[in-house]
Amino acid sequence: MPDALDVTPYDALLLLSFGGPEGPDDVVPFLENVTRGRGIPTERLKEVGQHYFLFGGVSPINDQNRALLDALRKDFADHGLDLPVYWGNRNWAPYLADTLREMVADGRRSILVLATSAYASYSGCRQYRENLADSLAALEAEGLELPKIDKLRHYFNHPGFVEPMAEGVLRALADLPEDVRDGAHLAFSTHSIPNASADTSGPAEGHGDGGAYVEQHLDVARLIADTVRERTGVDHPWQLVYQSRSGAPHIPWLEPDICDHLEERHAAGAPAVVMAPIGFVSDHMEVLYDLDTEAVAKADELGLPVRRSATVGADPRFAAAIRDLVLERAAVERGQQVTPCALGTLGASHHLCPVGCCPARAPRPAAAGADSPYA
Ligand SMILES: CC1=C(CCC(=O)O)c2cc3nc(cc4[nH]c(cc5[nH]c(cc1n2)c(C)c5CCC(=O)O)c(CCC(=O)O)c4C)C(CCC(=O)O)=C3C
Ligand SMILES: [Fe+2]
Repeated sequence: MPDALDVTPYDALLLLSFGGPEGPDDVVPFLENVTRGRGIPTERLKEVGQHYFLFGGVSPINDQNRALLDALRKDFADHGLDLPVYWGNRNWAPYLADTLREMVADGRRSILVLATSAYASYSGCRQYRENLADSLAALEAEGLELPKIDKLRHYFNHPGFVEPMAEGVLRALADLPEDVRDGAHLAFSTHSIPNASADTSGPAEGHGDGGAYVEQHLDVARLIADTVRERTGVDHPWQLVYQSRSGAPHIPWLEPDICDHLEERHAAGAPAVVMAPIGFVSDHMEVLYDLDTEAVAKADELGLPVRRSATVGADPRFAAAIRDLVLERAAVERGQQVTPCALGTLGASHHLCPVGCCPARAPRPAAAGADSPYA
């Protein structure tokens, strides 16, 4: 009989995140790390630096990852799952390469990666895989024996991700004044990305018209809107909108921007809006500044009541979902039949990114995919 807690062939889980500054002196070096070779206008960088300085130069993302680590360790321990959990970031300490070095020193040979990004896109998936390849190259240059690295499938449609967000939207609605509640519009918000990278997101056969990125977000938005209708009996109008655009103005990015959307909804007579940041795993700077500061200021100026719903953060249901995904993937790697858990219309996403998935403009080695130069 298969052991329900068998994580073979894996011997560790690596929480891989974006990273963020932890004080004023970290802000500029952090932004330099993020934007190295990415051609982001200096004006935008100065502006984004100000967002961080407004919060004392501290991004909440690192503490949110510490809380997620605790939640994962607690969930694993409570369920008898014996799998150590490590943490590394792409753009700030603890740096990914340092964590991998530590994992190798601890004798970890087969590592499963959980990225704090739930959807397909270059920025949300392949760039994480490129950073894994960069770190493996650094370890290889040091003569270290390289561990095998796999990445968990996209979890946007796992009930442990969707259900806490749906509940968050219900709470945000309940928090609105009663006279505007039933008429409230739902604005599901995610990070804007260039149209060109949206169109090529996901496996090559699905490229075009926003690709997997938009399709996956629409599926989650629909699921949450359906749950809200089932639980309240009210059919709230909804739309997928975007935030945190950077890049040069002449390059098209996904629209509408949340602030333009608030203006447009207000003009169209919407009595209130709930902003649901379904594109993000925790309340990091994109949420605290772009929604809670900037979009709320816009809404106040319009006299439009708004509420922002919660991200999953360290919700125990999200930690349980990760346990489910780890056990699922381990079984798949052992060649066992599994029924992957997924809501919505798209089904569970691939375990291994195929060649051509979320391509970069300038091709670079990426680990943990079919085109990985590493085993
Ligand atoms: C899809 C996506 C996610 C969601 C998936 C995921 O979570 O990975 C995400 C998350 C995040 N983005 C973050 C921060 C930044 N992103 C930037 C720039 C960019 N993001 C992009 C996309 C995404 N970004 C893109 C297309 C760019 C343009 C340049 C480039 O292609 O690189 C810049 C540079 C300045 C600017 O342009 O804003 C910063 C500082 C933080 C940390 C927040 C904190 O500190 O709390 C987090 C979680
Ligand atoms: Fe970003």
